Amino acid sequence: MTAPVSPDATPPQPQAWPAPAKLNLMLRIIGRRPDGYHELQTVFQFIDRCDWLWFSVRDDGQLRLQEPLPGVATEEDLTMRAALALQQATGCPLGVEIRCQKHLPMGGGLGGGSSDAATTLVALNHLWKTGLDEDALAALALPLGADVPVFIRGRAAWGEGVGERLTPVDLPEPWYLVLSPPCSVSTREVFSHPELTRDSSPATLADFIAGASPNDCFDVVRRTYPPVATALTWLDGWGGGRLTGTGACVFAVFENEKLAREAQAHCPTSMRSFVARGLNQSPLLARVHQCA
Ligand SMILES: C[C@](O)(CO)[C@H](O)COP(=O)(O)OP(=O)(O)OC[C@H]1O[C@@H](n2ccc(N)nc2=O)[C@H](O)[C@@H]1O
Ligand SMILES: Nc1ncnc2c1ncn2[C@@H]1O[C@H](COP(=O)(O)OP(=O)(O)OP(=O)(O)O)[C@@H](O)[C@H]1O
Repeated sequence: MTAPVSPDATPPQPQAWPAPAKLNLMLRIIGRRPDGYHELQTVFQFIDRCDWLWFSVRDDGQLRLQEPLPGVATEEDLTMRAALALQQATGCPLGVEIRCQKHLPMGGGLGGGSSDAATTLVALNHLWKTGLDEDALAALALPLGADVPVFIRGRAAWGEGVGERLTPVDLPEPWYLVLSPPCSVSTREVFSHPELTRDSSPATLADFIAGASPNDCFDVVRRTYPPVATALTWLDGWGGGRLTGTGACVFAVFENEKLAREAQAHCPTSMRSFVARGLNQSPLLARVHQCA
């Protein structure tokens, strides 16, 4: 299934590289590893809402970031960490100046930082001609964050392990109304919450397809973050809201764009929202194919 390109997936300039958001359409936590990371089962789908990145190769090997993000030290920015990881893994003598235009809320559960990192790895592997294949890029991606590999692979997926064991899936590509409550959720805090459900019984992709779409972070996040609770209560009037990842963003599913936009028109003005199309193939893959 291929969705038509919507305005949000259209590059602001031809040289721009997309870093799309993901939604976790379900999320079960089935255990905890000795290193503290949680064993998950999740379904990832991309949406056509993107950050946009520009890369300008430098001959002097330096890594630079234009316009650092508020509250994120340059060396901690996931684009910088991704560029350094690729440089160190390949011994590439080239550097880069990166510009990142953020559209995805930080701490929103949309995987924005992870997607920025993946786009940096994929784009620089092309621009620096470092020649890593997809598996090698995914291996470099995982230490940057559990969500980074799915953005490298670029296909909607059933995810297991910490989210790195990925099986591509072909899902319906509905429209989503995504609400972005005015708060940022720390993934680490949610995963360390004493009341988090950590012992769900393993499910199957068939369970999800049959309609089971729980998120084991839902109760803890709704209780801990009142703006998320407000957004979920509002979505109750529109068929019910779901949490992506550890939040803060919540979403509802619609058959078509018109219905999603109708619901959005009723959304309280205090709540930021956007309408997006589900995508089984990341716009990053299309961008890579353009270069081939
Ligand atoms: C919640 C999800 O977004 C679902 O897709 C991801 O599992 C989170 O992925 P992410 O933000 O890339 O996570 P990371 O940057 O690797 O980890 C942030 C923090 O979340 C916790 N963490 C993350 C993933 C995981 N499977 N178990 C965890 O316990 C760890 O305490 C870690 O310190
Ligand atoms: N390029 C970046 N964009 C966004 N956040 C970044 C970036 N680099 C580092 N970060 C840090 O990562 C944190 C998480 O950002 P992100 O937007 O990916 O959250 P998220 O959508 O909740 O992620 P996830 O769903 O993967 O948990 C931010 O609060 C910020 O401190």
